[in-house]
Amino acid sequence: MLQNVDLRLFPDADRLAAEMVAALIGVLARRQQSGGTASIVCTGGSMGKAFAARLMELHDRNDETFFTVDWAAVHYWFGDERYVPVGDPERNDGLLAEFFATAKVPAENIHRVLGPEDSDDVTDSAYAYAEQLRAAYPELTERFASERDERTPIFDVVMLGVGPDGHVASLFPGHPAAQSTGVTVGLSDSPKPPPERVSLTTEMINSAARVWILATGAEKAPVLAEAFTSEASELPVSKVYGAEQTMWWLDHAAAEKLPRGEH
Ligand SMILES: O=C(O)[C@H](O)[C@@H](O)[C@H](O)[C@H](O)COP(=O)(O)O
Repeated sequence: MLQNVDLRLFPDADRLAAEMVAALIGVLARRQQSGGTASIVCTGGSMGKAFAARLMELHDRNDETFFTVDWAAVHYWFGDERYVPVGDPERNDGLLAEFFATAKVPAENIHRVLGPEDSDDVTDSAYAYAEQLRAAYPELTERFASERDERTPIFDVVMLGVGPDGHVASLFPGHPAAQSTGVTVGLSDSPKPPPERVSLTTEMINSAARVWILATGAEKAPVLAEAFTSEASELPVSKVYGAEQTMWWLDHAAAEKLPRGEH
């Protein structure tokens, strides 16, 4: 059984995205009000899309709470990226393109993974992303040698979608990348297309203050139940947690196989 996971359940993806963004706004606003630099890790997939859509909706309707965050001052990282050129519709960072332009986020706050046009290969791109992270967080160089409890969290929130096989970011069950240590990993044989990808490692994800797992749909229910109930689970989704909070945001369909009492 996964320990210390907070579970939030919603009737559908729209409701889930709305509540998740409301919670994110609270975290980021508090961080900025206390004089800190807010940083988040964004996901691809359907939840990345729902996240971007909700941000645009709040912006367009002039939502009061939305403007409690200085979105242009937030730093945006990506849990994984497909190794295709920037601007390709397959890219995860493209999901937020409209939002970045609307919120006037400066390019230096959008921490993109280099595409093939700017790197030799996927390994080179993964290395460059790790360098970008180390430049932003010099403590990363020492970090993985120290005790977890002594560490200051790196990201405020990491958002992660989940695949029906239990993958998060581009860490797939049984794939060596899922066991990778250090900051980032490059893959050239991802089971989910496109095959070339760059991902944060489990260890890097787990350096966040909060890890938020986002999943909707019945096809995710079996792996979520396995991750939630089995101590022996090797699924990547069961290996990620935040230093301060691990929150699973699910719709009822994704939660339908969790033990009774949880939903
Ligand atoms: O590059 C990607 O595709 C993702 O970052 C990936 O990890 C995604 O979040 C999951 O596969 C869930 O995707 P869905 O929500 O679309 O099922």
